[in-house]
Amino acid sequence: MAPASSHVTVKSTALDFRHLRGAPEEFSTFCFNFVDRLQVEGYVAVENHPWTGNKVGGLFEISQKFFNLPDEIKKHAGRRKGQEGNRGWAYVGEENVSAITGFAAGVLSEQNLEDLKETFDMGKVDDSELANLWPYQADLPGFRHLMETAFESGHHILLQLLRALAVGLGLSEDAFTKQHNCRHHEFRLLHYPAVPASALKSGESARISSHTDFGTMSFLFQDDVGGLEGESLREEGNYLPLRTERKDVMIVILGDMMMRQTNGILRALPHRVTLPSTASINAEGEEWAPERFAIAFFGKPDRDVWLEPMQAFVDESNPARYDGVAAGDYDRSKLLRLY
Ligand SMILES: O=C(O)CCC(=O)C(=O)O
Ligand SMILES: [Fe+2]
Repeated sequence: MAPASSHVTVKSTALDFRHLRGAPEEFSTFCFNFVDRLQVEGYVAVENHPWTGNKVGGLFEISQKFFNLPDEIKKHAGRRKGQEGNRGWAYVGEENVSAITGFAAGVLSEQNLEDLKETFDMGKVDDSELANLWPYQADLPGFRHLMETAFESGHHILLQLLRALAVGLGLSEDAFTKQHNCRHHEFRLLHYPAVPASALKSGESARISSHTDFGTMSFLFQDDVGGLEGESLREEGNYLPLRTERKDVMIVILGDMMMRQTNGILRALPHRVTLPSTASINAEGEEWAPERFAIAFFGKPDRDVWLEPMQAFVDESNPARYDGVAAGDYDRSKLLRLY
């Protein structure tokens, strides 16, 4: 299906979030470029969004403080055994993403790699199905407040980008936003400790193995260490670096639930974190990857939303490629493989 406003020129730099509130021409140019980049490159960089500058800076700062706490203290927020969702702190090696490599395509990988990362996940504040887990307030004052505030504003950023996506695809403005009322998203801090390069080359461990995100739309922030790569949509198996000039430039990618609803017109981007080019040789002559921090917001529809290819993307020559499934069931079935 042809995106709306196909006369607009595509720019190659980051898109300017302020255009979503700009004149109608700016708004439609943003929507067109947003869809075009996602279709052609599989990702799009966005700047001048509400987290620009201090907000992202503050999140990286508190993330560093959290992960620097001793494991004994982080354990207060440790994920619980049998927990059906991502909440709290997961230690290095607890969540292993190679278990879901190929999940969306229905071809699971045989590989069983240990992830050399630790994470902290939270969801909506009053989720009766899945409670958030926090360290003691005295151990990291302000952490919970900052995370909860960012989660709420992340929800609103997501809604604006989902609206732009719908408009860019020629759908009604609320086609996706109306599926995202309950805030069933996840907000994640990631820390990849410094490791010898040999660990990432051994075939036994990875920073994070190739995967697609589960939900509709994710946004990512990273420090300047590097190593994040996305699979080229033109050449299977060819991974290209996803770089940002500054920590507060947001990389937007799509997840499985958007791919299913658009009948594959928009693809969920396979991505991974590998040995960065910033790896260096230490005094003992060993190559080391420096520690890396990243932040991710995973937008997910309400758990009871029925996901199936939308009418606009299905016709005789493009039959539905995906069965219908409830968002919550899809999410759970993929998530349970991770731990
Ligand atoms: O560390 C990153 O930049 C990406 C993390 C990621 O892809 C994930 O947690 O799903
Ligand atoms: Fe991811």
